[in-house]
Amino acid sequence: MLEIRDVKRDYRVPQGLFKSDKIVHAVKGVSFALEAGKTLAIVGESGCGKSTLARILTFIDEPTSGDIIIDGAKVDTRPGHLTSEMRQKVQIVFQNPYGSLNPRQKVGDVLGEPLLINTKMTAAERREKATEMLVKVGLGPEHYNRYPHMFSGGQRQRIAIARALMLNPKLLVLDEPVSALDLSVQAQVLNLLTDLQEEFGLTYVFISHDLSVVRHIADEVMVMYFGEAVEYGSRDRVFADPQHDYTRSLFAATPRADVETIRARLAKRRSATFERA
Ligand SMILES: Nc1ncnc2c1ncn2[C@@H]1O[C@H](COP(=O)(O)OP(=O)(O)OP(=O)(O)O)[C@@H](O)[C@H]1O
Repeated sequence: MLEIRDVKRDYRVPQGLFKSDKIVHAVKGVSFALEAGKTLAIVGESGCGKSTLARILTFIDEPTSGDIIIDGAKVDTRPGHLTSEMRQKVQIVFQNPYGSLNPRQKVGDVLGEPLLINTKMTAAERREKATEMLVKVGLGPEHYNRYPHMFSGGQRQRIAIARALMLNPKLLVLDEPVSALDLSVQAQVLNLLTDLQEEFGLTYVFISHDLSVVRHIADEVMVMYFGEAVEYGSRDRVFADPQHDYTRSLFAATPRADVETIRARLAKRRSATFERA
């Protein structure tokens, strides 16, 4: 579904009047291929180039060089050349649901806006689709007329996810989507993402610095270090047999925060509820 080949991104940083600009090599030739319906987790510490890659994959930023291939077609990322069809196929969810939702817009308008801009749907059709999507992300029709500040962090992230899904994308880039949430809320949002992936056949690129989250959500893992992919392989292989010293040190330095246990507990509680019902 998605392939990137030797993607690089350099930034020119001015150093002052009499000094030449500094070039920051934020991403230094990264390649991967991802099948539809699968999740690639990109891991690495702050400044390794994860967010730059997320911006490139969602066409917010252009690569300095390299190719992005979606559904077999090479994407023309030059300004003005990107088709709206291609833009709709890829959506992003950011870490901070407070910052990514307009506080003056009611939830119904937040969800309806992508449809208003990109489709010919009537107001009634937009409302119906937005209400449907609220239910899919575990909220309800009664939330349609509320403002973002009236929700908890986890609920706000659900709204951001709902908005990202309004145009039926194929690929979601999730940039630290649960990092700002409490552990138990993290687990709920991760469960939601897993359910939505199954229901809509979504492909995920999941950016995270948290290995306990990655262990649960990923099919494949890429570890980035100073702009390079130093490790790339199936989750089981990377966790069982890390090849690069940096990956080994990353694993050694990570406390075993237990999203894992909380997720299992929630899944158990959920199946008990179903059984009772
Ligand atoms: N617009 C920009 N101009 C100049 N340098 C930039 C720009 N954006 C990113 N960088 C630099 O590129 C490198 C990678 O940054 P990036 O934000 O992709 O890292 P990251 O791994 O996502 O970190 P974090 O998790 O802290 O967001 C950093 O050295 C950063 O300072």
